[in-house]
Amino acid sequence: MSRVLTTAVAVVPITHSILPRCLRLSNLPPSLTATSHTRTFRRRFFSLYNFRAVSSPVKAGFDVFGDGGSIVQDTGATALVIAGAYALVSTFDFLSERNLIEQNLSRKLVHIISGLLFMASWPIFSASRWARYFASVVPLTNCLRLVTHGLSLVTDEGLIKSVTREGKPEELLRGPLYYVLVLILSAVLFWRESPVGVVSLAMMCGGDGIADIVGRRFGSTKIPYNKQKSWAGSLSMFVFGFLVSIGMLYYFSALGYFHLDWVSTVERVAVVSFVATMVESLPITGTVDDNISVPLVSMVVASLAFA
Ligand SMILES: Nc1ccn([C@@H]2O[C@H](COP(=O)(O)OP(=O)(O)OP(=O)(O)O)[C@@H](O)[C@H]2O)c(=O)n1
Ligand SMILES: C/C(=C\CO)CCC[C@H](C)CCC[C@H](C)CCCC(C)C
Repeated sequence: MSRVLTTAVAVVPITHSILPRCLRLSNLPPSLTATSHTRTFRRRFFSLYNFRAVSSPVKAGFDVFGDGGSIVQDTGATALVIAGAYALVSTFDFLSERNLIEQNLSRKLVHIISGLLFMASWPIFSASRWARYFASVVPLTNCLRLVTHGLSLVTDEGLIKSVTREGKPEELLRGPLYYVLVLILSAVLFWRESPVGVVSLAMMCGGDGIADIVGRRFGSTKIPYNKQKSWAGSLSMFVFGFLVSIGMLYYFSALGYFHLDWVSTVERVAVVSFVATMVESLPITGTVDDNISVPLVSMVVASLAFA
């Protein structure tokens, strides 16, 4: 059984036992899990960047879990990505504070960029079965930040201005909070060994984010069943969500995390993108936030499509 599959199967029982059978990585077809050649590729990739494919506790930076991981690497990666998140939000705060970028565009660019960069950072974490939990500390930290600021326990005008629509603290407790909770769910449930989480986040971050930007600017022709949404917005969500999904799948595939048959993958991603776009176009935003409906529907459809 490949090392990835071994790790996945050994992943913390709480994750493995609550997953429905079709979602469990150990049930993914062999074509979707790393094989020996990809382990070699990954070892070469990480040796290129001086990330060691570890073999012993002393060299591993304290392989405390005994699974080839490195608590030093995972702790460092977590700190680095947390710093990156803070820098990203501060950058857009700087731009929106000085009216160099309008507030809603700032919010949507943070929506698009932060989740995709978070996902792109996953390979810098170790091979440990606990790495996904270290990575999840990043959105969890931001979750706590959003809650404390959303409840006005702490005030940070920069955060509020860069990620809210109208500058009200309580807005942080809706879209942005759901967003970071989905990042945690995807990292813990799917991590970098399954295309399901990758496609779901690509649709939430890339697809849903671009729909707002394009729809507000070019969405004059509204959708018959939802006058708040437009054909331009939905079409851009389908196309950009599809492209970002394929791009992120290629990224993880090239790093050896999974092996995809690209003809069927393009078809499957197109189906996920279409269904997610249809759901996003429905007049349900008042009931279910897009940051919940889009990723959850994508997870279900992608699990069926890739299973
Ligand atoms: N398919 C879509 C999606 C969005 N829009 C445009 O973008 C605006 C905001 O879209 P929405 O998805 O409602 O974004 P918000 O809910 O405001 O933002 P968030 O998802 O971050 O909460 C809509 O009023 C509309 O003008 C569009 O034209 N077509
Ligand atoms: C405005 C948002 C959603 C509303 O639709 C996005 C809110 C984003 C959070 C405030 C910050 C999230 C940061 C990520 C968890 C980590 C990004 C790390 C990367 C290296 C920048």
